[in-house]
Amino acid sequence: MSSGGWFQPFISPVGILVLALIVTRLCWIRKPANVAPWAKSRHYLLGHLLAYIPDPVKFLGEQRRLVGDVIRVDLLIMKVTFLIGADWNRWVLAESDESDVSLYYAVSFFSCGLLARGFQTSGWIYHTLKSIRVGSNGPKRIEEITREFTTTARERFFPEWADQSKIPLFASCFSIFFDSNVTTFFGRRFVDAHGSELKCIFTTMKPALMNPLSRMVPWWASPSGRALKKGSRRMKGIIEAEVVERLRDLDACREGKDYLSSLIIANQTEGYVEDYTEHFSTFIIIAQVNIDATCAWALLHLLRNPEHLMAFEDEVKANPPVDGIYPIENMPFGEACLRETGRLYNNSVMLRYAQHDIQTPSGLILPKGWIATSPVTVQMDPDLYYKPGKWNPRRFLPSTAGEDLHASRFRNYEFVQFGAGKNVCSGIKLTHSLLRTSFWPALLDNYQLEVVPNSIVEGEGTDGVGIMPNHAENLGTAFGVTEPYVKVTKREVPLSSMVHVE
Ligand code: HEM
Repeated sequence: MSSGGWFQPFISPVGILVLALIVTRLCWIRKPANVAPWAKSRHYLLGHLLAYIPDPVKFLGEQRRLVGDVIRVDLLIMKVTFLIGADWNRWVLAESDESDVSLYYAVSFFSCGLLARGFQTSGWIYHTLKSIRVGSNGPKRIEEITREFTTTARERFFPEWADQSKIPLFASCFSIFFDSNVTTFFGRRFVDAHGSELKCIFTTMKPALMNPLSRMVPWWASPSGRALKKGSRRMKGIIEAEVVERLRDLDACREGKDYLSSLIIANQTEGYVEDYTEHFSTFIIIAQVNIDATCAWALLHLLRNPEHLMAFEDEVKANPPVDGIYPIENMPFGEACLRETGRLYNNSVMLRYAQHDIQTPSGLILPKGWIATSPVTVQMDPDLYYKPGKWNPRRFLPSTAGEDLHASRFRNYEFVQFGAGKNVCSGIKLTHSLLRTSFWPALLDNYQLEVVPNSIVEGEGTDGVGIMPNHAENLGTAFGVTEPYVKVTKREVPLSSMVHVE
């Protein structure tokens, strides 16, 4: 007969860990009355992780009904206070102060301090955000970037895609926008020399950034932490070498059109080498993590929905391109497709860090730590959007009475595809230009696309599009859990060259 007491099972490393978990959980449960409430869960030890990870939007929508608009969610190593609703979007994105509810601290902490340090250097963040707006977002620069993108897409990417029996949709959109972003930042010569390596680095860093292990233990103690460290070091090495070389040849920078050249000419100082390097290694990631998946989801929904595809094609037929660029001021349907895709996919979570306990205007206490809004959960609210689970771009077309749903939704923080307030996206105009004046119409005008049937699962995903979004690896906008494949066939006659019969 065993002589051990009731505590015997706890005298082992695993037992001690379980005991520690139970004790910490008991401490969380005892909360003062006005602290934000926890989400409901049946998994005592695993918190809300199992329900949250596969579909955060569904989980948060359900918890909102059960608990209310403010919900604390226990993701084991991250306890996050979610603030759900249009008014909370406004408070977090526009009204709260960076010193209380910080985006830059959140980004830096989330990336284990390996990225976004440039955003924390005093004064540099405001300097760089202004640079981004001037250097890659002014109207003239956007036009130049779009022209270069259009040429590369038409002469290289599209024909390559048509040469293959089928292409992976998300990976292909990733490749073309990565090429475009890196060309925008550093020019074509740099992309030809380093583009492939940077692409591989980025592809290994993305899941490593999302892996919770990277933050649970020091970077050297987990494979994902080591992958992050190795990737960011190599990425910064490549960028730093380029910065140093450019600083040695200011005349070439004056001739150059890319963003690095313009930044160097505007500042002309060697003291910024480290700042430039930090800035670009962060910017490459920020510029990439939404546009490629947005592009792919919209295409997939169009291809799966003949009625909307026909409306898109009709708009292209009626608006032939001028020098390869489509006149988007006459193309509201394309705009509505961008918005509707954003409503369903962009920003399931926007993260911040509360630097101390915060008392909200209603007296509720938000404990120090992670805070998040979930714009997609708000954008799936049936009180705001009719049949919210349907991908229906028409909801964003101006009504016959001229009412613009998007404008009023944006004003009221009910639709924040590109964020809002002080950290609103710096790439809005560029995104509209690349996707709407160039990529989507140029591809569908000149090529016929078909989804390869066995690469999707009938009925799965949002509005039965055939693929679930992969929220577990969702940095920015999620890719699919698997790749949908598409067959690309060149049209004999572009849509926009067909005689338009009224
Ligand atoms: C579909 C495409 C895109 C979407 C949906 C999108 C969305 C967003 C959102 C929601 C934010 C705010 C994040 C937050 O407040 O937590 C943001 C910030 C930002 N975006 Fe985008 N973005 C897109 C494309 C781009 C592109 C192409 C660029 C590059 C030019 C870019 C550059 C930035 C920058 C620099 C910020 C940080 C602004 C700041 O901190 O003040 N974005 N984006």
